[in-house]
Amino acid sequence: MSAPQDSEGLTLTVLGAGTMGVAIMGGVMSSLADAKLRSATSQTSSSSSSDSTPARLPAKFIACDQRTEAEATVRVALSHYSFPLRTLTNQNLEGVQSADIILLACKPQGFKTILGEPGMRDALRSKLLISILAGVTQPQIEQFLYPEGSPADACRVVRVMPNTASFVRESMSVIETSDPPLSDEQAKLVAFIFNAIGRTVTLGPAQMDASTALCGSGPAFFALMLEAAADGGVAMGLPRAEAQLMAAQTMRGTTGLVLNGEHPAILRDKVSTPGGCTIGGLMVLEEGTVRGVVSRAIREATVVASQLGQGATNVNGTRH
Ligand SMILES: NC(=O)C1=CN([C@@H]2O[C@H](COP(=O)(O)OP(=O)(O)OC[C@H]3O[C@@H](n4cnc5c(N)ncnc54)[C@H](OP(=O)(O)O)[C@@H]3O)[C@@H](O)[C@H]2O)C=CC1
Ligand SMILES: O=C(O)[C@@H]1CCC=N1
Repeated sequence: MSAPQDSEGLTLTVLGAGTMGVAIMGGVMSSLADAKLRSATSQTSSSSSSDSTPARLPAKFIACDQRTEAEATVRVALSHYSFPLRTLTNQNLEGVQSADIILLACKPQGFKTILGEPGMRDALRSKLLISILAGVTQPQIEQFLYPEGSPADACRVVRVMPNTASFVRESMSVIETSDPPLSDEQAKLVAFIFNAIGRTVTLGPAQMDASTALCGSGPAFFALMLEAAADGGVAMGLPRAEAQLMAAQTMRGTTGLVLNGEHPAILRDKVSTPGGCTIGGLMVLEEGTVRGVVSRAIREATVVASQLGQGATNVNGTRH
């Protein structure tokens, strides 16, 4: 990558400092702060770096947005971290010029406005541009930036689909395979950033819309189910705050078991004591076709995701 700002660390610029821009910066800062603390308290400070660690890590951050209010929001959200942070309003070009890595985090339909700013193509030269935009493909971005074909010093565009749990370093991020592959250092950086804020898998371009629905939208779907479960508890007399905590921790425990290798169907059977209350509740869920409805929501979101960034309007209009 060209244009490193200094030898100490890389500058990560976020274009669009909204929900996801802040969540990812917060997660990366939290992870870097932890690593710093571990290395300060460890006797063998170099033991944490490995072959998969990039030569240089993000160390400085720039948050760019078009709304003045975003500057305060970003500063408040990231106030407990001591990393150098600049906030810029309507100065995307300056943000990109000062960057080593750029995270594109505006709304899907906004990428042409930002990447079409005068001087942007120059500022991006040989840099790494990570796009988290739903429905916007890597070739779409490249063809917009380089309609006549990518020059030798083109930026490398990589698409990743993370989720809002980035902020608490529990994202599930899908990294799209790149063809041709990223350079070793670029691949390490992408993996480092998204492993720092949760788990990652790598999938091909054809899987990105379904990944958007399952991982990107997933927290909203699971939050709705969590809320409904808590409501049921409240209806039966549990205090609201405790019911919400109980639902959240129970969901977390379930995911812990599944991530530990338990198959969801086996887990379900294990909880269902014959003649007990669980099977009674499960039968109500089946009568309500919850399985069909939940999987349909993922299918619907996949179809909608595929239309974002394609210039379609009313993507959530009713379908038959
Ligand atoms: N929210 C989520 O959980 C997830 C979102 N995504 C993707 O991430 C991207 C961001 O989503 P999200 O964070 O929810 O969106 P937000 O609207 O919260 O954040 C986007 C920010 O970019 C700003 N912006 C718009 N145009 C410009 C511009 N020209 N220059 C600088 N800033 C600009 C927006 O301002 P304004 O409000 O004025 O438009 C807004 O503050 C989307 O493409 C989405 O598909 C991916 C995974 C999960
Ligand atoms: O709702 C959306 O379009 C974005 C993409 C995934 C999550 N939020």
